[in-house]
Amino acid sequence: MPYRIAKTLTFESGHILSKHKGRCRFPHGHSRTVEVVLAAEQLDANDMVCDFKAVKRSLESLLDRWDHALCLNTADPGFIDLQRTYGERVVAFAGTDPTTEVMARTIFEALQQRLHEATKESAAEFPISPGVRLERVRVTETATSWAEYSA
Ligand SMILES: Nc1nc2c(c(=O)[nH]1)N=C([C@H](O)[C@H](O)COP(=O)(O)OP(=O)(O)OP(=O)(O)O)CN2
Repeated sequence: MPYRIAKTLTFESGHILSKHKGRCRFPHGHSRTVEVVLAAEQLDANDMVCDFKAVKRSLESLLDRWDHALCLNTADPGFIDLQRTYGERVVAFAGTDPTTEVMARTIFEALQQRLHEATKESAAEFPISPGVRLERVRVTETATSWAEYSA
């Protein structure tokens, strides 16, 4: 596909990697950047793959759910207590550590679903054509590390 666009959003979140042998098994946080890339064979009626605003709006509710939240494996020994204490600010990852790879895949799957729904909204302020494809999602962990999930 010859046309590609990228949109970047940021959020702050904590996580615990329960399987990690080093310090990452303790609670810690990251200022994360999420970059998503969409592609299209041809441009829409506005001469765009789709409006950057459409991408941002499609991602906002998921990232708002993760912002200033603690991402946890449901198998973590502290999961039940932390969820009881912090409620919705604990984000459950069912039986898997919330590594950057898992977060990238989770965002990819949620955004792909959301884009699919958006293509059916004919009166949308920022429409998304059915031919638009989500190519990849990159999530940063630190200034020196990131993970990517692609179609
Ligand atoms: N493949 C992955 N490896 C690691 C992950 C991950 O999600 N996927 N996560 C961590 C930790 O959460 C850690 O906070 C980040 O690790 P790292 O990049 O090694 O962080 P440092 O600040 O220690 O990096 P240096 O460049 O060594 O200073 C671990 N691994």
